Amino acid sequence: MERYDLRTEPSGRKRLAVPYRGARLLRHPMYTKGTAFTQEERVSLGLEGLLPHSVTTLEQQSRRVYASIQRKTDPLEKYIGLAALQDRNEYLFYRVLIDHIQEFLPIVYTPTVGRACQEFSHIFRRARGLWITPEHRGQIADVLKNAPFEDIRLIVVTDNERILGLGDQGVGGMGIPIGKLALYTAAAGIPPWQTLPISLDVGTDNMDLLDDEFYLGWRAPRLRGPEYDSLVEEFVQAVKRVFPRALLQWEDFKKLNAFRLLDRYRKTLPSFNDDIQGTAAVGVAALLAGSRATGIPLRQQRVLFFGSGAAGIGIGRLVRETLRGEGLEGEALTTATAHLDLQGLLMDDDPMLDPVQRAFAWPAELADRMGLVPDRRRDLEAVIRAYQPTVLIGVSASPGAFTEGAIREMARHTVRPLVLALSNPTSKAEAKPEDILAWSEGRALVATGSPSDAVTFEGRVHRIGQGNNVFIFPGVGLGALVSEAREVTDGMFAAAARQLAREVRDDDLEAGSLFPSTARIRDITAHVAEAVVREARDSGVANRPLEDGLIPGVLAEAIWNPTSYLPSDPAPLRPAGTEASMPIFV
Ligand SMILES: NC(=O)c1ccc[n+]([C@@H]2O[C@H](COP(=O)([O-])OP(=O)(O)OC[C@H]3O[C@@H](n4cnc5c(N)ncnc54)[C@H](O)[C@@H]3O)[C@@H](O)[C@H]2O)c1
Ligand SMILES: O=C(O)C[C@H](O)C(=O)O
Ligand SMILES: [Mn+2]
Repeated sequence: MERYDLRTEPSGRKRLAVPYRGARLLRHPMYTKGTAFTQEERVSLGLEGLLPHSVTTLEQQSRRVYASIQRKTDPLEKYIGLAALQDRNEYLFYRVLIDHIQEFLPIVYTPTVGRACQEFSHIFRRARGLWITPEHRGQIADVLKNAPFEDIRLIVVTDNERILGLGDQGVGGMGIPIGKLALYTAAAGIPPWQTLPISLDVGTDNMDLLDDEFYLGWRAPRLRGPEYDSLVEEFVQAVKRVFPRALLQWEDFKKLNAFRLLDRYRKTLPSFNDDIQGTAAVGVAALLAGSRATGIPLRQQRVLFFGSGAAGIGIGRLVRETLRGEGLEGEALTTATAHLDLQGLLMDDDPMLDPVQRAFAWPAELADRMGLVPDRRRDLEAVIRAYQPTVLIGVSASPGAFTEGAIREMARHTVRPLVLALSNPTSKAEAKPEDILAWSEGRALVATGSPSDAVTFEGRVHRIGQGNNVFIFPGVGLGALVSEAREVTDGMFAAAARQLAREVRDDDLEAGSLFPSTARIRDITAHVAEAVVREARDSGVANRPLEDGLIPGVLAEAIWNPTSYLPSDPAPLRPAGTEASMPIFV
């Protein structure tokens, strides 16, 4: 009780952690307890008469809300119900989300969040986070200062151009940073008042949105070129100035901007691109766990990528680094991965190659020698027949791309093919798990980016793992924050990948799943964070290097857990927990 009300400032002054009273307090999503305010609190905080008489516990509130969400049948209605709860009472929202993480993951995250982004301007109720438009040029720092909390440690920012596999969603893309940050809190225990979702609303080229009378965004074609770059530059500098301790996550930028901004800013401030680097760790974890299931050593795996964008090239880079670490080099390293995009197999005589794709293009002579002559290199089935991959990774947002012929060809030359249809949301997946299992006679180890139900094939139940960066970014972010990392390195993602692979148990693999259950996300995230803290220390980027023995305790202290309305003990990640604009000193 006392801790909820009073906090001691570093100066020694007492500061009221609840900066409001009465109706204002009751309505404030971060400070309200709703019907859980005790009779004493109701008296002392000016709440008398504002609530029905009975006092409930957080646990009772959680059960009541869960039942009301359960009553809704449409997933989008559940999303709206949970978003409204988040806007009403954040403690309760996180309690419900954590208590039912596996059930609500497909609601606050892929696939339903995709629909919420598409419908954003139609289902809009209350604004969350910050929107920055080109009209804010010159004053972005002031806009950042309007954030509802002062000590922001974690920002997820998007420019909305590649929202999942759904393309340019304009202002609606904000659903993604909001969803990612909800998972940061639910999985990694980052206190919600330290997080900030941001939309760089630079317009949209989605004509349907521009023509929609309800569209809420900056109604203009996308800003591009030097004007875009200078706006992003001002944004990054403003973040550094206003939130000097913040970690920045770039999310759902389109391919070339994704790589450019990552490279340009990764040493300017602690930052990473989730679609490139987070996804990479997911892919490598699948390979490591898959090797255990198939018995094929890592260095003998051949990985075929369908789609060579942010995710495909991101995974390719970390796979290549991992294989280099296994001693592969030269042509063996080149041919360990093969990359397809719209033009077919990436080859070095192709003038159309993106700069980032070039590193993975095979010499044309090699492709010829491998039987991938130009007219066959665009046909997935023919490529599989010639290349004989052990792993097929779909990151193309091209539904149906994994055809029956392609999967049968996979299963013809390898006993247990790994087939990862990672594109989100479900409607964009390269194939359906039940088809992959049927076409591979039940032998494939299947993963999908969005959650999939288990598949029964010839009497055997196959669990489908969710190959999603949700297993990575919360732990990387928490680890980077706790170790006060100056930079988020590729080594930290490699460490996260190895840890995630360790979290895949033998019984997961026996059930056909390349990933652990999302029900374990909180534990897994803590372990991933531990590995990241160690790696940050060992690679010399940690401002707060921690000895092994100390790490679990420091992490446990940092993790916010809404088990009751009492804020957890002061921890390295904790701010004052109060709003800058409204301090009340007593
Ligand atoms: N599961 C995860 O954790 C995860 C993480 C990141 C991205 N993704 C998903 O992966 C998909 C791609 O994301 P991205 O960031 O790489 O996008 P991107 O736009 O950067 O890359 C997609 C690439 O696929 C290529 N492509 C499209 N259709 C193709 C086809 N028919 N044949 C061959 N290539 C084709 C495009 O040309 C492009 O290069 C999205 O659906 C996204 O939701 C999943
Ligand atoms: O958002 C997700 O579910 C994963 C990934 O970041 C994506 O863009 O698809
Ligand atoms: Mn993403």
